[in-house]
Amino acid sequence: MATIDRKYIVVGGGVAGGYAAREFVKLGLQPGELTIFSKEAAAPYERPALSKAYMFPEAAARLPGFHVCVGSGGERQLPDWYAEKGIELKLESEIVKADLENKTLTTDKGDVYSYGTLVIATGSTFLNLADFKTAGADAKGIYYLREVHEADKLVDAIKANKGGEAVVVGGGYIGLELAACLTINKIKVTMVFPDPCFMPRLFTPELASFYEGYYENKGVNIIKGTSVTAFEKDDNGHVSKVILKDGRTLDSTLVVVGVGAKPLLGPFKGLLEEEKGGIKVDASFKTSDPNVYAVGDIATFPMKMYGDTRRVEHVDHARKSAMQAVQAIKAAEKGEVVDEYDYLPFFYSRSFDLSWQFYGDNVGETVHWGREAGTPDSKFGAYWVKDNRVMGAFLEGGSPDENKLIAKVAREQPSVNSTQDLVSAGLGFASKV
Ligand SMILES: Cc1cc2nc3c(=O)[nH]c(=O)nc-3n(C[C@H](O)[C@H](O)[C@H](O)COP(=O)(O)OP(=O)(O)OC[C@H]3O[C@@H](n4cnc5c(N)ncnc54)[C@H](O)[C@@H]3O)c2cc1C
Ligand SMILES: NC(=O)c1ccc[n+]([C@@H]2O[C@H](COP(=O)([O-])OP(=O)(O)OC[C@H]3O[C@@H](n4cnc5c(N)ncnc54)[C@H](O)[C@@H]3O)[C@@H](O)[C@H]2O)c1
Ligand SMILES: O=C1O[C@H]([C@@H](O)CO)C(O)=C1O
Repeated sequence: MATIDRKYIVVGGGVAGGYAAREFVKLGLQPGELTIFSKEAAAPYERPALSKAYMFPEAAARLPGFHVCVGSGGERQLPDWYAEKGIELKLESEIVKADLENKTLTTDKGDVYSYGTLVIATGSTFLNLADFKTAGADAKGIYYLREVHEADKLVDAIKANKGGEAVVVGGGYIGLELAACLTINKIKVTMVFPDPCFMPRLFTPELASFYEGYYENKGVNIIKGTSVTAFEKDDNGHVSKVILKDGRTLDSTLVVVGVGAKPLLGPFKGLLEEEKGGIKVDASFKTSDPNVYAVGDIATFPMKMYGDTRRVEHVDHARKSAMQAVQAIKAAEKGEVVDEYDYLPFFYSRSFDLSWQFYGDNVGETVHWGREAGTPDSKFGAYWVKDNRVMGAFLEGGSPDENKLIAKVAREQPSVNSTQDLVSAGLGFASKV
């Protein structure tokens, strides 16, 4: 079969793939120059919606409502948008083989494409409980969430279990967001996770205690410090019981799992320099092969602000890294270079009536300000202070302008004389930076 030649190929039609397409168009793209491959059936969309508004009992978000780039206030790129721009968007098309020496890619249908420049944007995939050797992990009724087809299956399961019970395994982003979604769908939730508190990679015990109290008030039962060792199945192979390491057994026919993600290197595994589980890139997202870039969740990139390298599994970085890589590709064609990627980490979540944002680095001593945990009607937050400089800032319930203030703090890392000043000034400290 003849090889199909393309100037640019993007593998992965998720968040980074969609934002890369927009940046190529913005910087000048001729019809026929770009092909995007996605193993998903839907054109690139804003993945964060899947564990939030997609699960709502009423006025739920549905495609085509949240195709990129609406999540950052941009134009909504429907499949026609790609066609109009002369971009070939190959959906349900997985790249299964890569030959970087000959610059060719092979699809699951056996088509062979060659590229001038390749952008890898294959994202992450969820860890499966089978990876943790949990017995019975293959039972029916156990759900994971990454892509919209999985979200649709979960929506059906939620409808079938209205008024019933569910077990949520994991106390990270997915666990917290989906426990809330199940609860607002009138399903009684028990959360199980091995950590001592919610989201320990970011939350301090003080922050976690507010969110745990809030969830418990909504009727969520939280079981910490243990994990699932096995699932029991009924005669149809459907989950019926969840067995915990501490000996407890929970009856449940619906289980939702969010126990972390891993970068999806797929056919690129072992072909490029790797670091921290991802594909190693420079400050313009170029890999160890000068014709290949990697962006989004799979890229391990230099974090200029902190002088180390990181892999970030969040949407803001997926968008910005894609834009940076395309700018670098276009600049290189003119013999120019772009400024180094200078990323300020930004994480956020929303559940129930809660909404928090975090910017910067959660290192050093944490200083909490605002109302005592459990009083629901005023703002609160935290600053992370290291070597007398504020490195990170967290805010619950901030307005857009207030969130900008804490972002500025994390970017500028102002010095502080006493952490006590931060406690009393609270958000007022940020407004003076
Ligand atoms: C349910 C959910 C909610 C989230 N909510 C938030 C949030 O609120 N805030 C936040 O900051 N982050 C959130 N994230 C994380 C964020 O969505 C990711 O960091 C972001 O999507 C990463 O973008 P990406 O393009 O690297 O990967 P993805 O968006 O995952 O896209 C990768 C795409 O590549 C495709 N692909 C993979 N391999 C191949 C192959 N070999 N051939 C063809 N196609 C391939 C995949 O099918 C997928 O379509 C959430 C993630 C999930 C799963
Ligand atoms: N708001 C957001 O930014 C957001 C929302 C949803 C998903 N995501 C992304 O999606 C991906 C998956 O999210 P996630 O919540 O699964 O990952 P996560 O890393 O946030 O949380 C995983 C949780 O599972 C727990 N865990 C680990 N092993 C376990 C086990 N055997 N049994 C029970 N619990 C166990 C961990 O302690 C942790 O609390 C991540 O990349 C995440 O960044 C982000
Ligand atoms: O960044 C995001 O994009 C989606 C949604 O805004 C798209 O409509 C969502 O829920 C986010 O948090």
